[in-house]
Amino acid sequence: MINVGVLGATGAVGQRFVQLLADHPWFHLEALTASERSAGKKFGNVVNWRLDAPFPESIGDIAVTPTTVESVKNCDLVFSALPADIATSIEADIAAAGVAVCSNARSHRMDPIVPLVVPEVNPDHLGLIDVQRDRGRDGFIVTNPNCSTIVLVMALAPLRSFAFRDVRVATMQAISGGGFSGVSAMDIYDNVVPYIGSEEEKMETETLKIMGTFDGAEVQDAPFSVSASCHRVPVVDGHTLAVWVDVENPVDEVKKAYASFKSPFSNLPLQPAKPVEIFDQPDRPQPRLDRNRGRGMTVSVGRIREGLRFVALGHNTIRGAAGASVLNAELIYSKKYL
Ligand SMILES: NC(=O)C1=CN([C@@H]2O[C@H](COP(=O)(O)OP(=O)(O)OC[C@H]3O[C@@H](n4cnc5c(N)ncnc54)[C@H](OP(=O)(O)O)[C@@H]3O)[C@@H](O)[C@H]2O)C=CC1
Ligand SMILES: N[C@@H](CC(=O)OP(=O)(O)O)C(=O)O
Repeated sequence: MINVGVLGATGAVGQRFVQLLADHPWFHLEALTASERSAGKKFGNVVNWRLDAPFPESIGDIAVTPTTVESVKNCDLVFSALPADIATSIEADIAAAGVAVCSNARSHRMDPIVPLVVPEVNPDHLGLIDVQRDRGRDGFIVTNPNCSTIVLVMALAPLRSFAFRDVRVATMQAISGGGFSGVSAMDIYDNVVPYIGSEEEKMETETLKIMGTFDGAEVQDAPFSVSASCHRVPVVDGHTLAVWVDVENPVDEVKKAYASFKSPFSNLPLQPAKPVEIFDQPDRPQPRLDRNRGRGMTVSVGRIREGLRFVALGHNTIRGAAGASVLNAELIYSKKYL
């Protein structure tokens, strides 16, 4: 078993990590960290468990520690669910101390030597781990994308052979994306908020890095543009995207491309049977009905129309955050980087 820790274990994403790791076949939960407010208490006493899954009782007695290099010294790998302003330096310090870091935070995603990985889309970008090692890092940092970006990338990857140049996307994002204390009820009830700070910029840049080409030394951005408009809607979990792509091929051809899209792996514990699931019903996908497909790891695509226009949906704290990071760690382990 690989000893793992979760940084920011009490938060919205941290709890998802704990849920996914409690019974993991390869990873043993060794350390749970949070802020000084929570440190020193048993996880079961300090966490306000808010997931739609039972609390894993076997984890309840683990003592929460402060988020320091010392706290994770017995870990081979840590998962980071820290706020970005905290993550920047502590993730680098932990990697420098020889521990692998799989991070959800945006801090290092666009660093040219840090892989921004989605296993089904750009597993080869993990080669940047060797670049980090060549630069003297004992451990390494691997990141997963923003929660809306990953839904877009999973929906675009099957269309790669159509050589599109222009992607436009409008998002309808769940309130859990803002963290437990991120969006107030007064702001979101009976409302839509047409602004999520930096979200559009992240979708427009991260997508190009993930779908770019890696030559063994660096990643060249993909040769298309993304234009995004992001909106917060009163949904608890699940980000929905309306997408327009300049693909002129008939809808049947596009559906065939989706139907034949497979993961390049078959041995990763958290990978879904279908990375992308297609709907023909005119009113699907919907967040309440479809976000938990493939244990929250499947991206659903529907309303595929000429043009090309479609709707994509993914679970933002599972496929969009903790699940994405755990799947990256499984890939890293299976590729013997640990
Ligand atoms: N929610 C989502 O859908 C997504 C979130 N992310 C990213 O994941 C990260 C976590 O987000 P989320 O879980 O929503 O945030 P939350 O606010 O829900 O949780 C934050 C966590 O970090 C801890 N923390 C806060 N301040 C400090 C500090 N000064 N030192 C150490 N630990 C601290 C908190 O501990 P305590 O309980 O003690 O305060 C808590 O465990 C962010 O970077 C976010 O941008 C990425 C993709 C999707
Ligand atoms: N901004 C996203 C969640 C998030 O934290 O994204 P990022 O990890 O890119 O900062 C949302 O609100 O839905």
